[in-house]
Amino acid sequence: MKKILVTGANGQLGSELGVLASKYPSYDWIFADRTQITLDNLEVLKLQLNEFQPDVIFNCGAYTAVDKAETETELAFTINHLAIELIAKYTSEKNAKLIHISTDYVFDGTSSIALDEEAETNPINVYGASKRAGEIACLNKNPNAIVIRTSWVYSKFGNNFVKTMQRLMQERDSISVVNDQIGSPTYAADLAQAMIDILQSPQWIPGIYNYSNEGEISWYEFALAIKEFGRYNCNVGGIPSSSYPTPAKRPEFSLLDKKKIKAIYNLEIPDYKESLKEMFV
Ligand SMILES: NC(=O)C1=CN([C@@H]2O[C@H](COP(=O)(O)OP(=O)(O)OC[C@H]3O[C@@H](n4cnc5c(N)ncnc54)[C@H](OP(=O)(O)O)[C@@H]3O)[C@@H](O)[C@H]2O)C=CC1
Ligand SMILES: Cc1cn([C@H]2C[C@H](O)[C@@H](COP(=O)(O)OP(=O)(O)O[C@H]3O[C@@H](C)C(=O)[C@@H](O)[C@H]3O)O2)c(=O)[nH]c1=O
Repeated sequence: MKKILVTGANGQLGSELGVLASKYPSYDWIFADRTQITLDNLEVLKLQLNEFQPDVIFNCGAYTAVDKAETETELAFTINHLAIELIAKYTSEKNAKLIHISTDYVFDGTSSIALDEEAETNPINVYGASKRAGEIACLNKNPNAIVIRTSWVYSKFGNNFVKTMQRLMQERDSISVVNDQIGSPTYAADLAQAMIDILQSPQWIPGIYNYSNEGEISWYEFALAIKEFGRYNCNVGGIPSSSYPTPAKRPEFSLLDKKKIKAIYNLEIPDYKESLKEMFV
């Protein structure tokens, strides 16, 4: 029985994999929280990997606090760069499969067309820089790894924009949301399924892949869709990013081009509204 180790098991993506795991009993699933796989202590991490001896690693653990990363730079880089470097080295030596997850925040946002896997990266915040360093280290140490770049992830589990909007729209009469950052949301359950589909596919072609739901929207339009499905009375206004200052800059445009993953792994990707509905059932 193949042993799949899921790091960051209590995060959004890790939790969605936990939901799907029961449908795939032919795998021995190990869901590791931060005490079982510790990404900020490389010595401990090495020992933990050797204990689990996985055949496959889904690396869902990450430092994801975009604004806090601006001041917790070292911690963000340890988790998002050095830990994945070690995991990639381990999987390469043991001939284990590795799917690592990266982000649209590796881009600077200056493109106006959907970004494919070859598009030039140029992170504009610490989180994005740490994730880009992680991508490079991952594929350097394990050229057989798969790296999936995704964007604007949400789920019923963990913290995310959808849940923040649901809360704010219940608490307040009006909210303002930036309308000049464009991308596409990703329902973590869809991404979790895509990871399993890739693992089960007859082919394993290493490298970078993009995955998000279909659609091209701003955070403001995303908030409007959340308002529509939640039937909230809150007034939602669109504002420029300059009116919503944050410690970390976000890219103005980070829409991912999904042609490669659809063609190679034959994936059907749901439209963002279709998946967003799942948050309201
Ligand atoms: N969230 C998003 O919008 C996006 C995420 N991504 C990427 O997708 C992947 C999955 O993200 P998502 O599920 O949303 O992230 P979450 O923040 O929901 O989960 C991250 C997980 O990592 C764990 N973790 C954090 N620090 C450590 C540590 N020091 N040691 C061990 N585990 C740790 C957390 O543990 P604990 O639960 O204990 O805190 C948590 O379970 C990540 O690689 C992320 O960079 C990409 C694009 C968008
Ligand atoms: C809560 C709120 C946010 N915003 C803005 C801030 C920001 O520009 C945008 C998104 O807000 P958040 O801070 O929730 O999202 P953010 O943490 O930037 O989300 C990112 O997380 C990392 C982990 C990723 O990898 C990215 O793909 C992306 O999903 O919405 C408003 O305009 N109004 C609001 O009331």
